[in-house]
Amino acid sequence: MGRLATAYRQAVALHRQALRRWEVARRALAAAGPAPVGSPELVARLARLGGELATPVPGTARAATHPVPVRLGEATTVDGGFPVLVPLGAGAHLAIDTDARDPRVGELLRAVVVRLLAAAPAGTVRVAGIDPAAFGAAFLPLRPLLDAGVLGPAATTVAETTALLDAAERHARTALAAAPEDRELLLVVAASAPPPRELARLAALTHAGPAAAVCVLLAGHRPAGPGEAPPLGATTQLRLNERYALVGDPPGRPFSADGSGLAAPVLLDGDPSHAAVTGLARRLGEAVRRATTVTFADLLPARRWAESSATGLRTVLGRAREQVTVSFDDATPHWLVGGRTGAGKTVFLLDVLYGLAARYSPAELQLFLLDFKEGVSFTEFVPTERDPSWLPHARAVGIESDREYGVAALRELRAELTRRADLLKRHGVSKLADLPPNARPPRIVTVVDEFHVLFAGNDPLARQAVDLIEELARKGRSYGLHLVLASQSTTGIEALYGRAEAIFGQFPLRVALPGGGGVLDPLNDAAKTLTLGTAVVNTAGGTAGADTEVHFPDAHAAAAELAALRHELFAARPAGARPPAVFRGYETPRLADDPAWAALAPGDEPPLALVGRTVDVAGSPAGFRLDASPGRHLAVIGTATSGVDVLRSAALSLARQHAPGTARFLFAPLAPGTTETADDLAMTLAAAGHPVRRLDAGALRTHLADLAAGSAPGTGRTYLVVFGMDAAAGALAATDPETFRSGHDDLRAVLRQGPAHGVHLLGWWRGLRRLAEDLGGSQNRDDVACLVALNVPAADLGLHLGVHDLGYAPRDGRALLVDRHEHRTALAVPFAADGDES
Ligand SMILES: Nc1ncnc2c1ncn2[C@@H]1O[C@H](COP(=O)(O)OP(=O)(O)OP(=O)(O)O)[C@@H](O)[C@H]1O
Repeated sequence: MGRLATAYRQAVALHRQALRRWEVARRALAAAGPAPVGSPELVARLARLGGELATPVPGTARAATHPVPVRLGEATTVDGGFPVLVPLGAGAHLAIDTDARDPRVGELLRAVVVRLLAAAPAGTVRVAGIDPAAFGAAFLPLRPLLDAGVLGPAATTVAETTALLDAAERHARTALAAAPEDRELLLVVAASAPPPRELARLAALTHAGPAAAVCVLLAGHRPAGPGEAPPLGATTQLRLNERYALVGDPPGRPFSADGSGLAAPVLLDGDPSHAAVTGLARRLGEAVRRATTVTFADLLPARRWAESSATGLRTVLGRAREQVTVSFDDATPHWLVGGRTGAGKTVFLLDVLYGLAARYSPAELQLFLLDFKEGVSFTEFVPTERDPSWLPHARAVGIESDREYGVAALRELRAELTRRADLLKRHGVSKLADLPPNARPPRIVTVVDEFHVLFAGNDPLARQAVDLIEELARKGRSYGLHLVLASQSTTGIEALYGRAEAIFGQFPLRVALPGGGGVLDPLNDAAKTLTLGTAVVNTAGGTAGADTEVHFPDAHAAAAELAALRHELFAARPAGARPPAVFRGYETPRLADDPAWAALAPGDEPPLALVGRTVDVAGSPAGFRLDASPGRHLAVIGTATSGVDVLRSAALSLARQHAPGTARFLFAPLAPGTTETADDLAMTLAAAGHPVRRLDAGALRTHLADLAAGSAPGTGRTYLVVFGMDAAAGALAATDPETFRSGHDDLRAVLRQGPAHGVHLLGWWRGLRRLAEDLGGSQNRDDVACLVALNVPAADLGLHLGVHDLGYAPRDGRALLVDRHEHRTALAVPFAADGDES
């Protein structure tokens, strides 16, 4: 910074010097009066002065803040010639009455462009060309500057010209809001006049003043009569005749006393040499590359985990002219990120996450990472077979998450909010930053990638998500909970039940990647021209004028560096650090691999029928406790054949909680294709020492009658496992000619009284209606209190349960668990069969 400030001060001093010389020259010319300059001494003096002025020290003139003298050509008098200079740069413009189809004009424009670029420090002038008349031909000799990135492609159509003017106006707004030393000059060169509307916009730029940091060179402008062309501000006018140019009075520094301009005809300068153009392009190109190339290493701090998160979190994102830092603090507690698919959203998030993780220890920062798209955005932060390390800051990671998982994670965060509110109250403070350091919990950054998925669908889940996000966004600032919502689509932002304003008003930091202008204000089109690897960072809720265009590095290209950093942070993790809770939406869990299965042991009371993992942050066991209350039975419902696996997991897990001989299992494989599973199960359990029996429909009927009569043999439990209860309907409907009881009567008796005697039914019904019939109507629905709904429409299930707004979308690999006694509903991932449990 010190060197920069010194360089800047030197540049300013040189500039002032140049201005003083300029003033001397101007006075000398003015003193010469309107008549051709007569005195040979004066000509000599002017020539000397002009010579000095025409060669300002290259790379020092701050044309972005003040006009600088630029040579146009040589004035001719009877006594000789002298160089003619006019002020050009911020707020000082040039107009020529002829367009660049006259070769002299093209040559002059190119000469001026090259001189201004050469005079100013590298990287402080950008050039934009307009040439509708000759399709950009005027700019062809400047091609090396295009390649160097200082000259944009020429606008030749109305649409291109409009886009260019949009960008120029945006540039002017940004410059007006920026500090003078941060301004860049935009040199707009029209080699021929655009159509009237665009011409008027161009003319307006000449009235914007030096702080807008725009300089217009406009050829083909004929201010002949009123209404012909819009009047220009602060412009030196040139008129061409057969041989010479007549130079009007430069703004603020007239040649003449009466407005007639320079009283000597001027021979305009010709094209700059090709060598001069290529040399300049090389120098500027290198400077542009130096200024904008940013590597992953640039984002990292010199020392790991050296920063405190007391007042906020900061990280380097990339660079504009200087390094760009972004924060989670009181001013920008939450971020909204937009970008079309492939725009670098994942890369941007990785840059931020690694930057933060390198600066703050896990005691200062924790991460919740939720991804709702098909992809692997956050996989590198969790242990895998190939790389068992993890990012020690990561607490919960959801990959290809279900919406239910998202809502569960947001609930977890809300619980954290409540805990922190209590903590703050106990310490009598209102902000995390005011807590004593030893009591201060880490800040939590929650990244939700493709967050619009959470809000998709006008359903209870979407409403819960909106409520939670709103609450977290509103209160998170004081409690150190920060949100980053990223999306490729702004439609999610609109579908917020009219609360978008209330919610996104809490997200002052907006990051627009290419195609992500939707996160900015509708009047802010700063993201329109972004290219891959750049983003607009706006700290004022997307309002125009608060934009910084940032270059950020491609984290994907630095995979080895990322892995090295991750391993370094992993190695430094605190003792006892636990890996993050991971939810992988695409994964099918297996009973034999599950920690909950491993933890089951004989004697567990009441025994747990384990069927899968709940879709929540901890991946907690999904199942039902089968105690002695009436109705503690399990119904699996739906035609999906995974119903067989659910029963199997339930039976296996129950068996694991009984010592041999304390539970018997009766298997009735009634649905087609279930015999093999039932036989396998029977063999497995028999091998473990449990009494087992195979039943057909008739035997089931008889056993139900026995069980209803309370004649269960001995002590211990009886589990009646029926694969296809609906297939027993015929057998159950028949009435016993002696007792006049039907199988249904016995079934219902067992459902009510069985649990008290240790008898539980685990049944798979392929349809909800059959279950209702077996129960004797939905008024008896509590007789089977534990349900696992597979592919059952939510509306039918809601009707059966008498629950409004169930919010369940049946899909493969998911089941809704309902415990009517505990008033519990949860989405679960059922275990898949793997045959390893024995
Ligand atoms: N700063 C950058 N510089 C150069 N290339 C980049 C940069 N950022 C991203 N890219 C490249 O762009 C491509 C897309 O990036 P990324 O995967 O981050 O996009 P995305 O927006 O997450 O896409 P999607 O939403 O489809 O997953 C990658 O090939 C990546 O290497």
